[in-house]
Amino acid sequence: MTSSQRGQYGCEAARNAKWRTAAPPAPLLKRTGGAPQPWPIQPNPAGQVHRSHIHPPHLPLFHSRHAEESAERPHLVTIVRPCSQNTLRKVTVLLNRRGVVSFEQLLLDISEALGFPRWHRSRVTRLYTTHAREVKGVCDFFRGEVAFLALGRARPELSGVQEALEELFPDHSHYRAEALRAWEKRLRPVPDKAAKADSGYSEGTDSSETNQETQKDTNTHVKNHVNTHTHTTQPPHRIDTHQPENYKSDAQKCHKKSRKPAHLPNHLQRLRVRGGVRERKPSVIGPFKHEDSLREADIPSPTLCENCLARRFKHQEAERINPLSGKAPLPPVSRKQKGSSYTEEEVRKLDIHISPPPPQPISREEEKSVAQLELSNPLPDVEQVPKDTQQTFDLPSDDREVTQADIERCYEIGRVVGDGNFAVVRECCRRDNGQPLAMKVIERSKLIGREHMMQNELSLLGSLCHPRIVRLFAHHHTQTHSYLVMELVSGGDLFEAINERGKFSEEEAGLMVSDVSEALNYIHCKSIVHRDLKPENLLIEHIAAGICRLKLGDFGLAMVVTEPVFTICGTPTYVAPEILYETGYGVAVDVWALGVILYVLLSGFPPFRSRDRNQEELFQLIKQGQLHFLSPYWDPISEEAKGLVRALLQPDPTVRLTAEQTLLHPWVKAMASICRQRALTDKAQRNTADTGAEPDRVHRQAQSSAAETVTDKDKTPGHTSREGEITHREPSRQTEMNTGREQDEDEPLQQGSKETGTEDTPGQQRPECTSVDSGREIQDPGSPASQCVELNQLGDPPR
Ligand SMILES: Nc1ncnc2c1ncn2[C@@H]1O[C@H](COP(=O)(O)OP(=O)(O)OP(=O)(O)O)[C@@H](O)[C@H]1O
Repeated sequence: MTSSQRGQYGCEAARNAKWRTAAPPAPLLKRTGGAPQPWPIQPNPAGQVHRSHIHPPHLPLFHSRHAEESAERPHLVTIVRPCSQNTLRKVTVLLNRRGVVSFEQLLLDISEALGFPRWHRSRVTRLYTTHAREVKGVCDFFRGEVAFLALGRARPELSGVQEALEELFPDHSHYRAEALRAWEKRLRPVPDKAAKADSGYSEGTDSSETNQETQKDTNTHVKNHVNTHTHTTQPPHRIDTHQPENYKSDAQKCHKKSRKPAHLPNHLQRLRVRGGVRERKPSVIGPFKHEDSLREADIPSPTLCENCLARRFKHQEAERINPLSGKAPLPPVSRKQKGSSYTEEEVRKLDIHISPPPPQPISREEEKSVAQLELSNPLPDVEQVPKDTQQTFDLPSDDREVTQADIERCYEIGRVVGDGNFAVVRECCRRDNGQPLAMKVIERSKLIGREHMMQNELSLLGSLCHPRIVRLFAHHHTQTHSYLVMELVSGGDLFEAINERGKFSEEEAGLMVSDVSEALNYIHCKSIVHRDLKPENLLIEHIAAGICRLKLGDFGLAMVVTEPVFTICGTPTYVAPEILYETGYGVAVDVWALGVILYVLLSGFPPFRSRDRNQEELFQLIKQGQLHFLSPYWDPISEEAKGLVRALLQPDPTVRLTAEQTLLHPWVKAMASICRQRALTDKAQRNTADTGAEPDRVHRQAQSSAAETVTDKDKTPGHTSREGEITHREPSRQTEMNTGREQDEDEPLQQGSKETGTEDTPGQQRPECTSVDSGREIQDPGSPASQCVELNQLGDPPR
């Protein structure tokens, strides 16, 4: 599963809620301005206007009943999103209860208002009151609170929460301390319930605590309603001195007892204001500093580009907790050490079975396709599923429950390698043989009513066995969690890679297209449509220097298609026009998505993009299917590559290339060959280094064997491309490769004729790049150079 609008595992309507065309826009949730706003201006009792801070939620501007009953009456709510590196985003929104369609929609709207679009990994998925009580629904949200903390899937840092509270209540230290204590409780790991850590950060406060807190909040609300007008102008600890004792908060009672100022935990002290300067962790990455400095100046921060965000996440320390035992962090996943306490025999005794996989029957069609694939794309040393993953668990035919202890006895669970809406994926290894694996941990409570979707994924993915598709080896279920044991693909996902790199060379993109086509061809032969092909679902294996291969994962939306499907689902940027037209679709929708991915890989931004991230506008653009190769970004890209993009993004699915045709497309083959040559050269060089053989000879051998392979490949019969022009054109790169000439990575690619769309600006220069790591960010031609630009529907691409 993936980032944007990860909405699998739902009933037919809900599961397809990755995005929902049916959902009306949310006109009544308005951002008060284009960017996160400063605090609302409110008059103080003396009639002066000053920049007020948020009143603690137990001093509601609107009583809960009032808020619920006065649906028409909009009111302001401030929401703060603690981000990594102790930065914040905040927004004040005008809300009308009646305008909120659903809680899910509300979360998405808030997320977008905060600058995290709905498809974004860091989008808002949970809302909390300032006292760490999770907001569970629309009514809950409209109980009169005026400030909330918005969180994503990642577990928040307490320091981040503290920062948020400081932003909200700078003058109310006691109130802050009280709120912080509630957060401490919530975020505190509970060892015996450690499995919950997999799915988030709600384990610290048990339900009784939450209930008590809710009760306490409610009491406070009821009470404070009486004195609202008084309370709004005074700090909470002073107000409460006028309240009956039984309404006093814990912190205030504490304060009265000890007569000492509220105490912050030691590890938070460093974030407190000292000598007027707030201590901050230094920003690891240069370009992010602008956000901090803007914040210091109290200027609403601009939306960070996705590249920035992704890098920021990347630089966060890898989490190393054992979700099942809550024990000390595990070492990196490694093969079993001598003397390991669990043997295969011991593991066998458990309810979890270990045995070689049953032989997979291969149909004729598959045989043919596999033969073709082998002919067309035999990269050395990179095709094979590693030997030690070939021995797999039996997939149980029933859903027998195991215990967490069983899971722990069988697997050593390591760091998080990815997460989605419903799952956290961790490295793990089998204790009996040390085999490294990935374990997708799904909180079952999140699947209530959507269980059949997981079953669907299990049965489909479990039946597939292809080197370009992530293998599912086993699945286990405890009372609370499901564990999918999969092949570990260690290079991250393509989404992250695009964030890092911006865009890719034609060779790299060609190899990736080849890989995805292989996977698609394989599943399409089985009449399986993936329906959620996008960079987040393509996992990367690094094969040789500069060469990475992809594996397709996340079959949450996949289905067997025997007749036209009408269900609207997918992810907006990658959705095919026939899905939107609701005329019935089939496997060709995956090929369209591949076309979008290829476009993104080559240019760094998606082919169809709405200026204001307006979904309706995006869908209109997709339906119109007008493809533009925006200059100057596309100028260096070869005509062959553009031709393939056109053939994949063919609005008519009957004319669109198939996965098989894509695989056999000359440009794809040529690019894959170049990568093959590189891999061989790389291997030869490594061999040379190992054996001390004559470098030139080894290199020549590698090149000639690559050239032979290409010549053979080009004779591959059965290429029935629908785009004749492409089929018969000899890619110039291939000629280069056959002459044995090394293509320098940085060398400009073959100059194709310039095809500009209406929005092209003649003579436009590539904007200055912001260089960080590999540092190739394209600046928005229309925006000031200082502003970050988000790419590939990861933000604001070039218009
Ligand atoms: N086998 C694997 N090896 C390594 N990393 C993986 C593996 N499977 C998934 N991941 C990482 O975990 C992330 C989340 O996985 P996945 O998309 O399956 O979760 P999900 O909860 O199903 O997502 P969604 O929100 O789409 O429902 C992926 O984007 C990827 O980065």
